[in-house]
Amino acid sequence: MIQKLISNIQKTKAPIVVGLDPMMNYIPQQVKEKAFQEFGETLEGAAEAIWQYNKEIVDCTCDLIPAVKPQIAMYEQFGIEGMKAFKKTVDYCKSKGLVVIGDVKRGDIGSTSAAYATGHLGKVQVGSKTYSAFDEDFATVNPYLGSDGIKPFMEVCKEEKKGLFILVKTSNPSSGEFQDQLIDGKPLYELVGEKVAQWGEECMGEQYSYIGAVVGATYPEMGKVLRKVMPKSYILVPGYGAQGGKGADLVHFFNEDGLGAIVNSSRGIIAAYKQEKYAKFGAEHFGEASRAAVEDMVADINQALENR
Ligand SMILES: O=C(O)c1cc(=O)[nH]c(=O)n1[C@@H]1O[C@H](COP(=O)(O)O)[C@@H](O)[C@H]1O
Repeated sequence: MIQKLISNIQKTKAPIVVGLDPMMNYIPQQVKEKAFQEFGETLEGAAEAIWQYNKEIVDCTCDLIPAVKPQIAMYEQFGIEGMKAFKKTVDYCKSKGLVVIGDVKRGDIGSTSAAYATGHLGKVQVGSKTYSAFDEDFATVNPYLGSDGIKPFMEVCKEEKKGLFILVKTSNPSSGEFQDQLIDGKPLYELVGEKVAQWGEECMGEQYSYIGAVVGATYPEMGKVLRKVMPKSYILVPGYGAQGGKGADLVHFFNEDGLGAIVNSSRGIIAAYKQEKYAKFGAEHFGEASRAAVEDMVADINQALENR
């Protein structure tokens, strides 16, 4: 899958991911009204609104982008119906040729991690049959439990040719509370980065490993250090746009080959129609506003890369 991600990035010339984080207050009124007319103001109605909203955004942007990142929390809050909308979104994006990064942030003791890995990336056995339950291409994983929480994910990735993005330095304001703590003079995020590089060596694709890392766009100096600590790992960089990250901050997340990083924006793309810059599209044409926001994001990042 890392090869498909790289080839999609090269084809689109767009090292970006559209984050499908469909919060209810981003979904235009007309989409919600239609869904509620059909299913009422129910969990089913909410799930239908999410699905229709995602579908329009994917239809309007899929030729410009290599990958999407549905954030499972936004679906899970609507229970089983929300999870059905998550799965429908995963399948639809894959049918459009997009790489799907399931933002599920899992990680537990070994046996539990194995079940998470099976559910999201692998195949589950039911009697004599096997099923791919959620079937994303990549998953985000939390390394706090250590190697035995990560290894089951790696095993499934090796079997299924899938991949991981392991949290190394997150974009949020309090990420330093634990992640920046010094251990023998080194910050914890750097030790985790070294571990990701080691795990990555075991899981090499052609140029890059299929074990990647998450490093927030909001910490560009740390990104520069971590790029060197994990030279063969792809870095998923969230925090562009709504959290303040800009193209110029991100150049050091990339390797000299122009590869090695993929920048996520969720609200900045899917709720673009609410920004003044894209207001001319109106809520009716929210998908076209998202398309314009994708074009601007790609231009911003590529320009920064050309000028470095
Ligand atoms: O793993 C992630 O994707 C992630 C890690 C991180 O450090 N920071 C971060 O914002 N994210 C996710 O990236 C998305 C960011 O959304 P926006 O701020 O709307 O672009 C959300 O789905 C977050 O859960």
